[in-house]
Amino acid sequence: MTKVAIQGIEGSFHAEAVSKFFPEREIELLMCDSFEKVTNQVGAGKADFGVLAIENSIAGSILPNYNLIDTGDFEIYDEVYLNIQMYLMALESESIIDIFEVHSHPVALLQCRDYLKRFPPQFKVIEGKDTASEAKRIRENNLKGVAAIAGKQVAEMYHLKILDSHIQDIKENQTRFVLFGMKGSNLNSKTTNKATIKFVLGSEVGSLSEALQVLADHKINLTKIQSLPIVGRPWKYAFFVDVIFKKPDDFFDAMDALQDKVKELKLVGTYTSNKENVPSKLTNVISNGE
Ligand SMILES: O=C(O)C(=O)C[C@]1(C(=O)O)C=C[C@@H](O)C=C1
Repeated sequence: MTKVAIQGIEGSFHAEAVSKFFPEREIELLMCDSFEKVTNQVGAGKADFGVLAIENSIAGSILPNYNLIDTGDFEIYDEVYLNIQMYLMALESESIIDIFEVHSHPVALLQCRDYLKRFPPQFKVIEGKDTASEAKRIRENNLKGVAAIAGKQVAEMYHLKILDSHIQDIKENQTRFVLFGMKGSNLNSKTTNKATIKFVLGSEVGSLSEALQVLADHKINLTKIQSLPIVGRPWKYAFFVDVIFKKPDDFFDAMDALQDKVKELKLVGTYTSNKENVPSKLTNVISNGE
């Protein structure tokens, strides 16, 4: 059975992302209590794949996860975007005026900052594990006066009552997740039209604009550029760039040309852009490859 490491338990958004990546496949979830443990499981060969949230449209980039993928020297195989709607939930006996404490994943709490400001100052907001674990704990320990912020599926799964709905700051809320594994999997499907690359520049004037010009010259469209501090080299940065393209050849030509313009260049992964949020087609590729 395919083993996939995630941060969180059943019902968490990471678990939902796994079912989008593998809609028809039986999966063993390796449930970890930190993002770092997810990459450790994959690095040690205990999991075939890992799934990490990389960016949320309200809370922004989850920078430590960029770092984990980079330092583990993993390859990104695929992406999915989940529509994230947050709910406040508690034991059946509770109503919203009974709540004095709310728990959730830190990134989930960030998405509900405006909502949480409405509660009185003595109201406690506590960063916990993933959304689903926090909710499960309320049920298992019969915690009165305590609520969790999580997805609707969590309330159903752990029999909690929804006290408030769609509580994230902005209704339109999405998280982008990536599926990653060891390098050299050869899992690329024919529909490849997106890539993540990393480069480090020299300190010459215009080095970033020259690198970007190479991409433009090869008809490569940037969808995201993220700079990340290089640990151990204060005030030096690496750039993580997501690009989309029509023809994979254009992209690989651009990579060749870029090699001469930058100090370090790494291909983190090529995959299929999945903004439409459809179940991944990668499952077929894996099945055929086995
Ligand atoms: O706690 C969860 O359910 C998660 O999957 C974590 C996580 C995250 O890390 O961003 C996933 C998606 C949402 O954006 C909020 C939290």
